[in-house]
Amino acid sequence: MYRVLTCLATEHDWRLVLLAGTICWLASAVAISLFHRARASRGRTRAVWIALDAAVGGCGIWATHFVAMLAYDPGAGAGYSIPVTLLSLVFAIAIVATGLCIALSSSRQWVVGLGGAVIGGGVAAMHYTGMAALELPAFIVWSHGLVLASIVFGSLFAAIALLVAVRRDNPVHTVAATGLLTVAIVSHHFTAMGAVTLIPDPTLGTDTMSISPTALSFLTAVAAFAILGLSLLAAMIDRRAKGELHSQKVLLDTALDNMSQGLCMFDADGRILLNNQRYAEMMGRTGMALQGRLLLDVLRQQKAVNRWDGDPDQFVASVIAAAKAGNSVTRTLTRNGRSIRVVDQPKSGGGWVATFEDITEWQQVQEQISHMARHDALTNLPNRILFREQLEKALRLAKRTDQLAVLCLDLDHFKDINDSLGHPVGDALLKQVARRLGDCVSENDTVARLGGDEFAIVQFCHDCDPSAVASLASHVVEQVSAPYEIAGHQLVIGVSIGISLAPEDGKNPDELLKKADLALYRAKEDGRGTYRFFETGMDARAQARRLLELDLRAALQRNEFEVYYQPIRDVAKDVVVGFEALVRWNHALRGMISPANFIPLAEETGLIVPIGDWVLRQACMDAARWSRDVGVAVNLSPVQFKNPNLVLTVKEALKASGLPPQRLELEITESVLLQNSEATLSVLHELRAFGVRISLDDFGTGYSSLSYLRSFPFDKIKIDRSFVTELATRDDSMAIVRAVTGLGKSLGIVTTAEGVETDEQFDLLRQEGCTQAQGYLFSPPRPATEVETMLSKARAQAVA
Ligand SMILES: Nc1nc2c(ncn2[C@@H]2O[C@H](COP(=O)(O)O[C@H]3[C@@H](O)[C@H](n4cnc5c(=O)[nH]c(N)nc54)O[C@@H]3COP(=O)(O)O)[C@@H](O)[C@H]2O)c(=O)[nH]1
Repeated sequence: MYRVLTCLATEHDWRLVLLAGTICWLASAVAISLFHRARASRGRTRAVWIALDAAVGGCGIWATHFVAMLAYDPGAGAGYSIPVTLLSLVFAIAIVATGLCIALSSSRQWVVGLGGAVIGGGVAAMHYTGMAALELPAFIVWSHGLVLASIVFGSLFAAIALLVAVRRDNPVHTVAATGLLTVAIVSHHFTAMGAVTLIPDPTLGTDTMSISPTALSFLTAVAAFAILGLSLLAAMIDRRAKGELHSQKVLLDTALDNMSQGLCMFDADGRILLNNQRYAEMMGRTGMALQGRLLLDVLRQQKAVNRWDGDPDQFVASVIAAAKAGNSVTRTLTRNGRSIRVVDQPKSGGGWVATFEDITEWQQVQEQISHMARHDALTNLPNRILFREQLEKALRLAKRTDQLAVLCLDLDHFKDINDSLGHPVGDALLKQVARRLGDCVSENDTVARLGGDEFAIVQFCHDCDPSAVASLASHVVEQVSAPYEIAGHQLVIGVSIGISLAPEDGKNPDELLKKADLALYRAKEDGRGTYRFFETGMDARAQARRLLELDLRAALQRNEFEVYYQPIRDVAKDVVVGFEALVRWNHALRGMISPANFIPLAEETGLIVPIGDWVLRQACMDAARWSRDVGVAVNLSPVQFKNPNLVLTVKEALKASGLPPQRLELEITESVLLQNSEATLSVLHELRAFGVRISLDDFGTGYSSLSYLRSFPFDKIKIDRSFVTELATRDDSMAIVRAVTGLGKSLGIVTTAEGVETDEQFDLLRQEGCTQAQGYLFSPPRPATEVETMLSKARAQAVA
């Protein structure tokens, strides 16, 4: 150290030392500033900044060295080898460039430090090459310790200079880094000069390729100008870059201020680097200084005025830790009644970017969608999905002593109301039913609409017996069946209920729903408007029903259907005027199956359409072979009226058989008129206009609305068997038969009494003026082959 200080004090001109130091400071300042620019840019722009930085740094080191050498007085006429002097400049620039590239290749500290150390190495390489260029009548003896110390000083300070520079691009760090780089160069130089001891040797001197100190002064001046020129160039490039940066900043500010999201950028310490107005608004931080402040201080300030209710230290520590660990964090918070989703995204180089999105409306829409997916839109009751979820939940929560009952409900003949009065009335009815069901259950129970006219209830019963379920079911039947007043219509609708119980009937929703469905089917079979609990045999019945359906589908192909005929007699003339065609199923294994057992199933499955068509064609073919004054009556199911080809089917059956339309009579029930009456009436009118006769079957059993008789000119009314059976025993049946026959007479419509089994019934019907009669008294339905026999028997009876 003493040697270095002595060298500096005694062997150097302090004015030139000062000049060298100034040049070194200037070059270092420019180099550090360019280093910052290079760090802030990428690709080609970075390469340009590195090249400029290396040129400035290299020239700076070189000029510092040679001005300092001018300040050094070796005591005899010295010179410098031109090639070696130039080589020292090339070394300086090349090694500085290498060091810069290393330092900028990564943000890791040890890499930056290594880059700085390489630059320090460049200073040494330049210095010792520069010293090698020195030509004196003396030779140099080096102090190896000081040589090593000079290299260590240069590399160490240069490494620290770059580490300080990368910490922050602000004036303080820039000045500190500049100072450190200056120290690196200067300390290296003077320590290295301290290592020199000149031993005079007159045999040594300058050669022709050497440059004098005067010329060197000129060269260093050129180098200094080069530094200034490069600095000027750098300043111009920087200015342009700043201009671009400014327009980019304006663009960025515009984008930030017009974003619907709030945005805030933090450094690794949680200091706010940048934020937009929306962020301040969303987080209630308008009117507060934000940029440059620590989030911790902002939160503490807010907490002090009760505008933040967490623990600021804990919160900020957790966010900083997450960013440090590279974890992206999403959380939702509530501010002024709004839901805000915050995403903290760590950024390279430390810190994080937080985005704030107001998701209040989105959440509401999500809730609405989720509500819609789980509720019925018409009644707002839970739908099948939610019902199942709640049933599953109830089953999970149920304890050993608890009982769950699943009630499946089906409105009786709802379809008729929907078809006859229209969907708006049907919808209003469903809403009222839903309301009544809601009133029937307790808050622990669930009512759901499973679809159409199907509802379900889950009754949760703690420590109770099936009688509680039965009383709920009968209460529901009673409440739902009470009259409704809808759009000026007085409506009455029944409800059938099937019940299954958990755990005895099943432990999962599928099993319980299936069994409640089977019980519902039984309730319908038993006349509707009632409830039934699931019983073990119901499963077998359902299975049998499925088999019957399969058989029914195959029966048409296997030609298992037959048409039987029952004679219809004219009461006054006592002759057979026609036959009613009644289908029979002659099953290969089960024998003759009554239509009462398969027609309802055929109607449910739609198979009645092909079966009914076949009966029609067969009856027309058979009747075409009978005497001309004998007609045939064919039953039409309401389901057949849904087939748009019905009129065509009837016409084709008549055409194919050659039967005149006047000899065909089609029997319909009132339920046909209930469904889409406009379309039905137009079909009936078309058929009647073609010559076919239309009769109203089972009169008196259904709605028996006299308006039906006005809406369509029926050719015949058939008085239901139930009235005829009790004709002799019940006054009211007699009164009904009398009223219907009277009605027929006054309207000019034929009346036919069905199910006549006794002479007494026949006599009473004759007395009342009933036009026709039909029943076992004359003959049960018989195969077509027996029609002739029935006709001749009837003629013989008439003659007798
Ligand atoms: N859509 C269609 N429906 C049809 C067809 N064939 C029959 N049916 C309907 O099936 C129900 C049962 O019919 P069925 O078992 O044939 O019973 C009929 C007669 O056998 C029975 N009847 C006739 N006279 C008497 C009697 O004196 N006593 C007594 N107990 N029963 C008697 O009545 C049934 C005829 O009823 P209706 O049709 O109302 O005139 C039945 O509803 C048939 O309509 C078909 O091809 N298509």
